[in-house]
Amino acid sequence: MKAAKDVIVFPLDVPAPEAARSLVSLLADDVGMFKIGLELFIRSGPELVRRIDQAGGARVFLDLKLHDIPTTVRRAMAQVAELGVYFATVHCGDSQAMLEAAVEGAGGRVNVLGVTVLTSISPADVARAGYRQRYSTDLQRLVMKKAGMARDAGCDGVVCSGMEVEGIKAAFGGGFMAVTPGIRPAAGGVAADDQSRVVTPAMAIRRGADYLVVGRPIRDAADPRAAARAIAAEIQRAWDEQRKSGGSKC
Ligand SMILES: O=c1ccn([C@@H]2O[C@H](COP(=O)(O)O)[C@@H](O)[C@H]2O)c(=O)[nH]1
Repeated sequence: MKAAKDVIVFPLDVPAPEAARSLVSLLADDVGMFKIGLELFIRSGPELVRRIDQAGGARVFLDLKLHDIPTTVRRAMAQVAELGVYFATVHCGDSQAMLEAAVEGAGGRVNVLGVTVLTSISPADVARAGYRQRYSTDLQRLVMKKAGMARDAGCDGVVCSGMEVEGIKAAFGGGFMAVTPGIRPAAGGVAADDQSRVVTPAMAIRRGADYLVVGRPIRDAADPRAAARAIAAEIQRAWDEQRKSGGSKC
């Protein structure tokens, strides 16, 4: 059976490989997956991805959010797949062909997630970017549209905020994974930082999220292990409530 810590994805959002490796040692027993993003990948490259993958039991998520013409994305995703990571990301963007190319490049060797609308983006941002008014007043619709593109292209799931998970699961089924950043625990006055569409760990679980990406609330806590354990306890309580009410998936 899945443990609550297994659904916590911790982003190694630090520039130096030494700092990344010490976070991996510190948190290996308390999270299920380590996410490597642009900052660390640009500094340390594929070699660090391989080392972290071999460091402990936790899986690796390579979050490069590819976005380019289809051929470039297909070839880049084929290289990502060589690294043996569990998840990789591509922006849903505006091109179905680009998403299909990402899936083709992955060739079933890595789970491809389409990034719908970044969790830092607010309805005002969408309006400013020139999207139709119906999307800026109802961001969920835009996320659903992008999630539909990802599903049609053959992606394994999407990255979205916890606010949109329920709709995605209802429309595309429980097997289509929803990975949710923008997680902020209610307790302890944790800042939203640059995140806009924020939910608590319990809310994300209740709405059906498969994985919760939690960075700064763990990394910047006085005791990161204790912070990760508190989040795992909150996830477990949400699962227990679901089980009691007969709605459990785990
Ligand atoms: O829509 C998205 C997609 C990816 N991210 C990434 O998740 C983490 C969130 O970190 P926090 O410190 O918990 O805010 C970060 O690595 C982002 O690049 C996202 O936030 N939103």
